[in-house]
Amino acid sequence: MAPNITTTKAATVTAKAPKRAYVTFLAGNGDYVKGVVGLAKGLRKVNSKYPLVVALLPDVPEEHRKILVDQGCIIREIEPVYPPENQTQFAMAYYVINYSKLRIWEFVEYSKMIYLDGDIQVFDNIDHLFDMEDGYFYAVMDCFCEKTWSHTPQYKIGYCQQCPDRVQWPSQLGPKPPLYFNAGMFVYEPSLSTYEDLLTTLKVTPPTPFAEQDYLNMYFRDIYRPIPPIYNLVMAMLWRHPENIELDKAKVVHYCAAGSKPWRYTGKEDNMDREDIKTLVAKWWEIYDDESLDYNNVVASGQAAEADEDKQSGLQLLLAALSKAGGFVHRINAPSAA
Ligand SMILES: O=c1ccn([C@@H]2O[C@H](COP(=O)(O)OP(=O)(O)O)[C@@H](O)[C@H]2O)c(=O)[nH]1
Ligand SMILES: OC[C@H]1O[C@H](O[C@@H]2[C@@H](O)[C@H](O)[C@@H](O)[C@H](O)[C@@H]2O)[C@H](O)[C@@H](O)[C@H]1O
Ligand SMILES: [Mn+2]
Repeated sequence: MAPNITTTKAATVTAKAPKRAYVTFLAGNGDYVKGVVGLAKGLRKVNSKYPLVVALLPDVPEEHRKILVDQGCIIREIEPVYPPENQTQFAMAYYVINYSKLRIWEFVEYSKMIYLDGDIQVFDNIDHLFDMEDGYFYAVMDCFCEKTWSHTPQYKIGYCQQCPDRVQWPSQLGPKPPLYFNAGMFVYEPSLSTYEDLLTTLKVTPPTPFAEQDYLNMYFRDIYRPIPPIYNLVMAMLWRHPENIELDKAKVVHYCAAGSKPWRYTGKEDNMDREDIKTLVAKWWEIYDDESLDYNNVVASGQAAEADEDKQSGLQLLLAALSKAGGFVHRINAPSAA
């Protein structure tokens, strides 16, 4: 008895392409919105394929939200996340709101996201970072040499992971600190289980001076993979570890040093009168002020180009049809020979 073989049409399952996006965080009604506008325009200038999602707290005013939507951003309101009550001194008092960044793990409509602080600018396309191996947390190593680290043992003995041989880590202080990343830029995979666990674990984790940055370093320690400093040039590296960076190769610049936020730059704080800082601030303003990078102008010029293309192709079609009708075009153009 021949086996009853039924052939079924192979179901053509079109796997949905995994969605990817850049994401940033915005809180308050202050001037960080300028940072996010600059970031949106910078990503557009380098032709990023992916949109920019803005996770914003309820205190971001309607007017700022409209500015961001008009710049092509996808805005997502999030609830604040606060660490457990504690008397800790944050390196900067406002860091307490930065725990709210943890909400971006809930954006599971995206398979992979690149988080960028609002005080970051992207000067070269970094879309290729989305293709790095899944299952890891990618970020650039931070530097411990600024005063903001004066509360730590590594600062006190002059140890920095950027130059581990300059001052050896003394064994009496126990094991060397694990590699530590700057949380102003990272590549991660949203996941509800990770999101729930992040929030649950936070409830029993005493806050520390670098707030969510410390927390993320502790939480992702086993899957953290360092990526080169060209993907997050932490400003202090310019004067603390110039040997570790090549400024002209920096694809991402992080205006995190005190006084370096371009939209409030005065040049008065320590190191802010450096020529390289002035150049980086000017580069940021060049993008921010470039109206051709405004979303509405880009769309309009794209539509104009499309319309132009349509007009051209419409004309070509008409001419082709007419010429097929037997030189009619010729007769139109040339007075009758007869
Ligand atoms: O008033 C604020 C403070 C911070 N942020 C957001 O939180 C991020 C982290 O803060 P910041 O960059 O000032 O920290 P730094 O990198 O300078 O330590 C910022 O980039 C913004 O995206 C904000 O939107 N409003
Ligand atoms: O809430 C803590 C913040 O900690 C980090 O900023 C610091 C850190 O980089 C220090 O190493 C520098 O010395 C300092 O200037 C800088 O502000 C992140 O950039 C920011 O996104 C956020 O996580
Ligand atoms: Mn920052």
